[in-house]
Amino acid sequence: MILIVDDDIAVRTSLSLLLKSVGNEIITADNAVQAFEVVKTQKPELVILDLNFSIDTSGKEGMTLLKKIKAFDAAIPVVLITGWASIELAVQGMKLGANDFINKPWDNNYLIQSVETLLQLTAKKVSSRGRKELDKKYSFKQIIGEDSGLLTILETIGRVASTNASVLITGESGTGKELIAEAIHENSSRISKPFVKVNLGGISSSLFESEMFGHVRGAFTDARFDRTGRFEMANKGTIFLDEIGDLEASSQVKLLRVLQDRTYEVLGSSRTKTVDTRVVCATNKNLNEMVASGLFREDLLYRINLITIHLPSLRERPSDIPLLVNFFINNMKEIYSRPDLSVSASAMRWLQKLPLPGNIRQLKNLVERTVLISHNDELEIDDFQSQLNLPAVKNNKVKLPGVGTMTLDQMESEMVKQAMNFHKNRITKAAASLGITRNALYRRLEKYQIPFNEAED
Ligand SMILES: Nc1ncnc2c1ncn2[C@@H]1O[C@H](COP(=O)(O)OP(=O)(O)OP(=O)(O)O)[C@@H](O)[C@H]1O
Repeated sequence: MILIVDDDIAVRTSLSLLLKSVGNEIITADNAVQAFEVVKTQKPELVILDLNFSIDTSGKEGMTLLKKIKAFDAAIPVVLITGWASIELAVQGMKLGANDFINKPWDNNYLIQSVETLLQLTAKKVSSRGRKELDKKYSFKQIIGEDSGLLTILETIGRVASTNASVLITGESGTGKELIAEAIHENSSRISKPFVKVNLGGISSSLFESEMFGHVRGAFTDARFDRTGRFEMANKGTIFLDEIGDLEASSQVKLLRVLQDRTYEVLGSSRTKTVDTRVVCATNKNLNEMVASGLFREDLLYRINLITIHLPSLRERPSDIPLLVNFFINNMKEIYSRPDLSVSASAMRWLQKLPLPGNIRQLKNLVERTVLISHNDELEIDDFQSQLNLPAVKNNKVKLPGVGTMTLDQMESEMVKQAMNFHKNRITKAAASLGITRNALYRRLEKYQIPFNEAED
């Protein structure tokens, strides 16, 4: 049962009709006292609360009711309805524990999706579904693992994939965030439409609009052709915004607007376009800390994190290491026609104890390199050890230019150029040799205006 709290009978009626039409039982209240009574006596599964529901439009009364509901039972999801332009009020409400907010006039589909997602998430959890059961229901083919933390995550994405809820995936580099984002798309009804990945860390604020929203010919000096933006490419499908924690402040505002209104303008054109895209974001940064230090907009965070999924590091799930290693080995058996490949039991135990800060990506690279280099069919500790990148040994003999002859920026720029030349412009390899991420390399290439071609990677 859903409780709708609003003093406006027109709002109560239309919300009731809408939510009844998709099979919900509804109860309504037109004041805070009555609403809290319903919460205590009837325990609704969800509350929709209009923050400006009293004559006092400061939202105070609504906020007090929200606090009371959350203090009574923090597990009851609350969706706030706020007047247009009262985003600050909504953010305040989210801090007090509200689960989502919707602006008036609301979009019916968005409202239904939000309510359904929250109901799905709070529905009684089927106690620890096994991997086999999950595989019968959903498609997680490429995702290997049976760790209980991972299974809970798979269960959550299975449940919410069919909704349009925004999902924020956090976790260290190489933990499988992109794979999870793809799985959300593959288990949704958008599967036959595009999955568009955008690396936000690689897009400078000056290019943000043209990259995301597209431009028409002549929009700026270099715009010789029309360009389709990523949001348009992802229309009806899913857009995966990777490295969202790297987005500069001015781009954060522009992204917030499109996520909020679902509309944008192509650069150089005055026509407003509407977008229907599921938004999935990922980052290895701590966005809450970034919000606290003013580096990430709080209102944007609340727009992207209706559901947050935190992927465990590989060291938190060592029991999955043998499964992953065998999965990688099996793939390689086929690719390299080496059907007898295997890993000795002692090597497997050794792999389980490796620190692996690069997580699954590092494990995968290590296994692949070892298979390529070793001629043994049964891989031993020594085979792996020789391929493990040992921490760089301190070399005191590095010849540095004399003090005052070069700035740090010049040195960095020279080193980046050298790495790009050496690796024939292959970004991944050049970044790895410099010990930085691809995005960090992209930023430096732009900063020092070093030409590169993404297609060559
Ligand atoms: N559970 C898994 N099963 C099998 N392969 C996995 C799993 N998780 C990750 N991988 C593989 O590990 C590699 C890294 O995964 P992915 O790119 O999804 O990580 P990420 O968290 O997005 O990394 P980054 O933050 O650096 O972008 C990929 O090759 C992916 O296929």
